[in-house]
Amino acid sequence: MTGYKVANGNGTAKTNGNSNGHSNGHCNGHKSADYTAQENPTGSGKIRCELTPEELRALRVLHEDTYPYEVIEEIADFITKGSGMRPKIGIICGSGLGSLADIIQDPKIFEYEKIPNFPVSTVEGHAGRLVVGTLEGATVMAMQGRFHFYEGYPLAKCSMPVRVMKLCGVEYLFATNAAGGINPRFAVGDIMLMHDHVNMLGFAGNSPLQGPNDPRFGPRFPALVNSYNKDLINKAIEIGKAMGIESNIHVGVYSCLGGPNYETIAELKALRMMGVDAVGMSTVHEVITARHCDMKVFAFSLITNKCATEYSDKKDEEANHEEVMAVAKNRQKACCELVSRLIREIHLASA
Ligand SMILES: O=P(O)(O)O[C@@H]1C[C@H](O)[C@@H](CO)O1
Ligand code: HPA
Repeated sequence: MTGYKVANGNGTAKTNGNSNGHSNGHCNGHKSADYTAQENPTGSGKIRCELTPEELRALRVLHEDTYPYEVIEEIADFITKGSGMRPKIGIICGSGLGSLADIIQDPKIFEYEKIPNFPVSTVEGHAGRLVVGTLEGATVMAMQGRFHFYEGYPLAKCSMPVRVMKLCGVEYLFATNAAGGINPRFAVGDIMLMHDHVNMLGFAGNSPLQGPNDPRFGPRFPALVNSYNKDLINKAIEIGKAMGIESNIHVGVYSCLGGPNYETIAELKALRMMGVDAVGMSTVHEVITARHCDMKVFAFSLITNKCATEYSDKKDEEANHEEVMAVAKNRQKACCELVSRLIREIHLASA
């Protein structure tokens, strides 16, 4: 292999409800009143559902699934003109890792709600802003809030911002996530540099590339071997050493499930048998979209919880989002430093 250690069994190396307008009454994370169901005054006996204009817009954005090249181009123009920049590096902040965007200098901030045709974030720990600016001398754009399949968005929509990044000029995608550690060697707070993935949603017939292919983005049948840039992995390992956290850095395989429920013990055992080291609910479709349009990819998982692979009645072994957020907050400094230093190296190498 290639110089870096791959993890193995002996390893080293405001929730505001659902987004689909269903029963709990919230719509797309907007801070709006619950749906008000009323008897239709016409006396037809049908229930009427009153939505605010904001909720109606959010529903439309949720169900608008096609993003032709020209629409992506319009969004990219809005961002490059609005920021006066053509960023070279795109960052997607994982759950609780929004601080990766807070360290951007001279930030121009775009609320997702104000970007034409952009979805909105509905998950706690995903602020819903695009931040454009500079970091370590490089021009960057960061998504402070990503879109997940379980929010009700189709995969192509979850990863649509990656294509926006591409048309803004981005060459490198940095994707980060919070994940459960399945490899028994991983501890909470460790960082796993992704060197491959198992696309469980793909096994089930879902892909962000489904539907007509626009060759202006990439080929109909993209190859995904070597999706994760080896030079960047090796540089990140070196940076980890320089930071004195080499024992907390691993290289491994991530798998994305649909969520929002966490996994059963049987599922976790199966994933482990398949060679998966960390499990989450994102990133894979973003990476597929980035590789399709030939971006260089660096991705890591912050291990926010250890996944139990044996049956137990202990409540404290169950994954929960509060713990995920708390661990991410605790480790944000190390994650920010790793990302900044790597971006600095990319910038210096290209200067
Ligand atoms: O956006 P990421 O993948 O970092 O978020 C993970 C997966 C779920 O959204 C959430 C579960 O706690 O954290
Ligand atoms: N499973 C899935 N997604 C996650 C986990 C997990 O254990 N932790 C953080 N995101």
